[in-house]
Amino acid sequence: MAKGSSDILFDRADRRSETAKINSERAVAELRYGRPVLLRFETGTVAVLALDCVAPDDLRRFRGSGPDRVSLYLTAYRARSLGLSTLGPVALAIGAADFETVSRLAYGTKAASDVEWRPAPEWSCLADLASLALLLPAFLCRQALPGDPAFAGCLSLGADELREAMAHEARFSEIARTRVPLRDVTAETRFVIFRGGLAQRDQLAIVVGEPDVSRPVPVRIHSSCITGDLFASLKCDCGDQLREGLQLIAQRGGGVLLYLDQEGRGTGLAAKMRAYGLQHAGFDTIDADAELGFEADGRRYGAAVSMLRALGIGAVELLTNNPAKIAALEAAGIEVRARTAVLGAITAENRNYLVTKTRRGGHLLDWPAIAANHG
Ligand SMILES: Nc1nc2c(ncn2[C@@H]2O[C@H](COP(=O)(O)OP(=O)(O)OP(=O)(O)O)[C@@H](O)[C@H]2O)c(=O)[nH]1
Ligand SMILES: [Zn+2]
Repeated sequence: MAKGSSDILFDRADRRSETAKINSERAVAELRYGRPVLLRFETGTVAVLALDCVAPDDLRRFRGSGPDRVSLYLTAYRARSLGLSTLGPVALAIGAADFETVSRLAYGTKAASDVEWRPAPEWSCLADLASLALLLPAFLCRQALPGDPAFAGCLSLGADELREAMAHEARFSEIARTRVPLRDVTAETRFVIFRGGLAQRDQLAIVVGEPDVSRPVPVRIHSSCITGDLFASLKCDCGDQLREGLQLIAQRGGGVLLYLDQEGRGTGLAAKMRAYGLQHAGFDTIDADAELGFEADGRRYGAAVSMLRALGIGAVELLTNNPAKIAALEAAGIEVRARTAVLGAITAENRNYLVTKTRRGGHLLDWPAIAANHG
């Protein structure tokens, strides 16, 4: 049969942003399997490995015959928690250090800050990749030459491609809608599932009653918290806020609760549990995250905006204590006409968490109202 353009069933050449997304997702998968990814910058190519996903043997292979070529790259947040004066990310030539030493330098609470850290380039794509992959943002890096045989089978991703993928990440469309009766909500509730974004995670909107979209719609944007929402953990106020949020929406005659797949303020369940470990050792919720390399709150709300738009909602009464959520919606053109506090409950175990959110996170917690609400 003659070869012609009609033979091509999947021509992606003209779908740049889709290709960028697919490549970015492939890079996430490679990193999670402990394999190197070749990151292309304007200044050259760097092979990177996510430390969170590698074993001692992977480090040995990555070093190859040139132990001096491998550096450990850490974020500015980790650098600051190490007490380094630099405000940017840092790197360290790891030489022949063993895997345990490298891990301790990356995450340890008593990691030596007297080793020779140097300022590193602002490769924000590394923090972005870690965030998409739900991995701790610590990377092993090694310069790679074009066609380097050591990395012949590795995926190559342009930093610009990842940037483009992130810019287009928040396009969600409805894929399923069905009634799910809830024990504590008398109004009819429908679960609407949206698909899109990077890493293709499905997101949930719970539509309560028949919201009137010609007026500001009561909306709660709730980040998932398996420990609090599902198991009633005493360490946070999430479960109470989830249930109160739904009830408030029902009392107002209808609205929407967006249940975002953003465990641990977007860092993922594994990182959140490691942060809890650090909290048991005395760190507060923000410092524990910084110790692992995370900023105070890196959540993105593009998915929420996209879902609200798809539901025909342009103005909301937002049920939250978190000003960042208000700012994110307004920046995206969704009007926040009013804010209503969601009180939750104070427990001996979550008091420090709530104090830190108020003092350091800028949350608008109404302490007397919470105390009055829950006795
Ligand atoms: N990293 C980290 N995440 C936590 C911790 N405690 C709770 N979380 C997460 O924090 C998020 C809380 O989300 P939300 O319920 O939306 O709360 P919020 O940002 O305080 O905003 P509002 O409740 O709307 O005022 C969830 O993703 C939890 O899993 C913690 O100590 N560390
Ligand atoms: Zn919680």
